[in-house]
Amino acid sequence: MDGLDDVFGDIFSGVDAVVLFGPSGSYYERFSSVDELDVIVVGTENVVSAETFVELPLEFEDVAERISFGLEGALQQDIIEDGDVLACATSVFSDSIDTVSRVRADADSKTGIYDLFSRSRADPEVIKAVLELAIELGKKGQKGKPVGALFVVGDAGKVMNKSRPLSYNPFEKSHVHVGDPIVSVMLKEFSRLDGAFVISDSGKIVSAYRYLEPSAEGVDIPKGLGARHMAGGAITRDTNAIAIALSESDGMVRAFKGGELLIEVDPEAY
Ligand SMILES: Nc1ncnc2c1ncn2[C@@H]1O[C@H](COP(=O)(O)OP(=O)(O)OP(=O)(O)O)[C@@H](O)[C@H]1O
Ligand SMILES: [Mn+2]
Repeated sequence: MDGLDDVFGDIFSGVDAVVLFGPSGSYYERFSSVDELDVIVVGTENVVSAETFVELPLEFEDVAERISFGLEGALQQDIIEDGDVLACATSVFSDSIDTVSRVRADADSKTGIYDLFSRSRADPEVIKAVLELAIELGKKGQKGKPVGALFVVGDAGKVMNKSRPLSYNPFEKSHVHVGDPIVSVMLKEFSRLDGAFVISDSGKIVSAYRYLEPSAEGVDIPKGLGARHMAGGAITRDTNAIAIALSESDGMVRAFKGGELLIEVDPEAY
């Protein structure tokens, strides 16, 4: 099998570190005894008590997403550097590690998604569900026409204090959660109407039709975006919420946090 080592050896020759995604304890042990090898563990929990650990807020099904996200987190925590070459080992077909990818860390390909998920008040699952709803809404529109929408996620009490109702709140007495199957239908229906949706840290839809009145001071969002995006951006500076906006005019989904635009995705690309 010498021949195979020669060929596949290229995958891990000269790597700066090995990144193990969700390894078992014994698997991790085998790596930590290799001389002068930097080992980074990535996972939702540090079950192997790794010295160097990057937390994933979600179990990403898509392997490329899982790896990109893990490396973005490692870059963020200064565990790796731009240009580092990593051997990323993860499971694809089984519960144990069965695949190795050679990946170069690229600080420019930073999506901002790590900040959005990992350091927010709201549950990462809730943020993911709302992001997916906005993308789905952007793809399909309402009866073929483009629709706009604004979702404010987390810190709902404070968000309610900094906003007022534009109309009766259809969620007033309900206990609807963003994960419920009925939600995507309801939100599509209500997104034709004005204002923002307010969602709690745990994903309860607190209100629709909220007119946000945050102070826009110190908000730095790109010129050319209108009132919906300004209000969405500004509320995330005034509170610990994040905001996800679907633009009716250019069809893009944008996420804001701390008064800044973090990510911009084209629903058509998904
Ligand atoms: N302060 C606000 N709070 C909640 N919703 C708002 C606020 N301001 C505007 N909106 C909503 O955004 C809609 C679109 O407004 P506007 O065109 O100014 O925003 P925009 O940022 O250009 O968004 P789009 O890209 O979708 O056009 C309004 O009809 C209203 O429903
Ligand atoms: Mn507009």
